[in-house]
Amino acid sequence: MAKNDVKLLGAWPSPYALRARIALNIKSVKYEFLEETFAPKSELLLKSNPVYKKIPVLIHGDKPICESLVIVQYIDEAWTSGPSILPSDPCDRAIHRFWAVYLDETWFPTMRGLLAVQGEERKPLMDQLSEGIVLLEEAFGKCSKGKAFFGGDGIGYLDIAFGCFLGWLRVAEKITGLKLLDEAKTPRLVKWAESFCADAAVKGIMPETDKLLEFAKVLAAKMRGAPPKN
Ligand SMILES: N[C@@H](CCC(=O)N[C@@H](CS)C(=O)NCC(=O)O)C(=O)O
Repeated sequence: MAKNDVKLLGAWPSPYALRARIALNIKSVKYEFLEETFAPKSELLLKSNPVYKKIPVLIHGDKPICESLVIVQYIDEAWTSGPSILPSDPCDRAIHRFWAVYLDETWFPTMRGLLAVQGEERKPLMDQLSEGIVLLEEAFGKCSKGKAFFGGDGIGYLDIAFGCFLGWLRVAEKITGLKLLDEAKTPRLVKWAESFCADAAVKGIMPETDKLLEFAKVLAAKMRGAPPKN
């Protein structure tokens, strides 16, 4: 298999697969997207990610790379001719990585938790998510230094790590009728989200909110062991 043969094993609703797709687009790398259906998990997935058996997996030539944030860093290092994704300054890099870990270990798991509960039980989770967004608004002020993105003039590592969740954030807002990004509390992130979704590397691959909402309803019903409900 040729070294420039690039495949991405992913799934359309996956925010993690979206990270890899955005990074590949930033670097203008052509790749084949292989949709994993998980029913059952494909041989290719089991062989490529035997530890976690999860998507995304980037297959570069015959080498599988697993874990979305590792994949984004790999793409940045393997295709140096395109714009840099990680900041050049070690301290800025550390800050981007810090927030990416916060998003994956704290913020998004809370959002996933929304699907497992109903009604009033969702409010405290939305409050926690909202507090996290306010922290990210402050972080944006420090990282962006007045520019459009966490990464400055262009989409960087933290933009990808956070921006991949925007579809799911909209779904959470629709499900609960509560706002997470709003002009009053998070004006800079409202603008950032618009710029992010309009960027050439993102436009066209961000899942539609309504389609994601239907998917979320089925997933939520499965998590609660009940038939899907509006
Ligand atoms: N930490 C992983 C998370 C990947 C992940 O959770 N992938 C989900 C789809 S969004 C998956 O493959 N789930 C299948 C499973 O859990 O068996 C990453 O960043 O790549």
